[in-house]
Amino acid sequence: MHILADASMPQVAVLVEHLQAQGMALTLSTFQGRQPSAAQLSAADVLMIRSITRVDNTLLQQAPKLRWLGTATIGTEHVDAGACAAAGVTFASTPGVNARAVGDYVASAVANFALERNQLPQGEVAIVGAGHTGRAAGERLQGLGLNVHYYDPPLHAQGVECVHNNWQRVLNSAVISLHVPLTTCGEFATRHLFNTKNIQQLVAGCLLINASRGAVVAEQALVQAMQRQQALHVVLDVWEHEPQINYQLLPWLHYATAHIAGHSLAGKVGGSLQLFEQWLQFAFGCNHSWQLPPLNALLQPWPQAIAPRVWQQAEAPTWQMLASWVRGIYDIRNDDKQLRDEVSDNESFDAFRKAYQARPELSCGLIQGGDWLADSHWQQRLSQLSFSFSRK
Ligand SMILES: NC(=O)C1=CN([C@@H]2O[C@H](COP(=O)(O)OP(=O)(O)OC[C@H]3O[C@@H](n4cnc5c(N)ncnc54)[C@H](O)[C@@H]3O)[C@@H](O)[C@H]2O)C=CC1
Ligand SMILES: O=C(O)C(=O)[C@H](O)COP(=O)(O)O
Repeated sequence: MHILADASMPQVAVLVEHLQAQGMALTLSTFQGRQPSAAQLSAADVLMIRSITRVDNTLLQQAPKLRWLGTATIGTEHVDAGACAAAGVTFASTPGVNARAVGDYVASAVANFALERNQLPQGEVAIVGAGHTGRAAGERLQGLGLNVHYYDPPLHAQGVECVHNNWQRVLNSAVISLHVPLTTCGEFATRHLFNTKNIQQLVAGCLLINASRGAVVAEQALVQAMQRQQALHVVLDVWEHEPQINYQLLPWLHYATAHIAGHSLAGKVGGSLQLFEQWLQFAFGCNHSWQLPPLNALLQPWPQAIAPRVWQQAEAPTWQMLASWVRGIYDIRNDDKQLRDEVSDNESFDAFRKAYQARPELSCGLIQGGDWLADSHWQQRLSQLSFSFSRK
């Protein structure tokens, strides 16, 4: 059995060695860049990719032995699932795997934005898309003390509670954070969900965050908002024409990053692990006896990314303290600065992402304090921020 994997998927070699040590006849090769070569594809029984590899009929025709394809991502629009099915290739993804990281990214964006102004956003937060990443973002923002609502018409149509389908309420919100898949057809298509018409209707001073897919927001509509000097603050992690970013927009954007919202260390290593778990089930059935190391063991080579960050706090914290704890673990401003300093073309965009830091998650935060920690209000707030806590 031969696995071909994206070279930037962490711990794949360790996972293969683990299975080889148990007696599995398994070989591994890796590919650099966006697309594997025809020679590499011709030998692959299994292909493991990330979001930058486009899988279509052309690629599948070069991979006659391929039976299983896995992407270590939540988004799947880079894979033509119909073409896979027609070619007899089983396709798997890793739902939710880096949702905590996306939640941390949004929390850091809002925490920094508020600290700059010494004021939390005044008004509601709209989370657009109430799935894995949307809920992770919403919980963290509630932890900061914000009033969050979830707009999700597909879930609303299924009768799910706690979501709504009131678009005007989204437009009236002080913060809007986007967490939808990129879809181009159907009743709930998300391509250009934010276009010239509705960007014009946003409330003055609105903070719009896109950490979903670039084309959910029409970049041209943002250029127009910039040109008419609309009172709008925009945070972009994703770009309509990646790996090309919009250099015209860049100076106007509040924070701009290189599609790294989901790139916590645990999110990336978890993606590799989840793919191996799914592939083993496909290849050997649900009751197979092959063992994989737990996620914690796979994270050990990066002690600085998993070490607890401890804060001592005698009295109940202010929102400024909560916000500074968030940015003490993950500070979006560093990623913003690096994009502006280091990314000047498509190649440097990809290179920056490939060499991205081993980023900790907010769950590394440990708050130690006094009686205030017995209060269920504070326990909930800290848990929403995914911090642990203990009374001293
Ligand atoms: N920037 C990054 O690094 C990352 C980006 N993503 C992107 O975020 C997307 C969302 O991820 P998850 O939350 O995990 O997906 P999910 O599948 O758990 O949730 C998506 C939600 O969006 C809702 N939705 C679909 N169409 C909608 C519409 N027109 N309006 C409002 N809601 C709509 C769905 O009903 C669903 O509840 C992924 O598809 C991926 O493209 C995901 C991870 C990392
Ligand atoms: O999971 C997703 O969906 C994402 O967007 C990933 O976090 C992006 O990571 P890469 O696969 O492009 O490294």
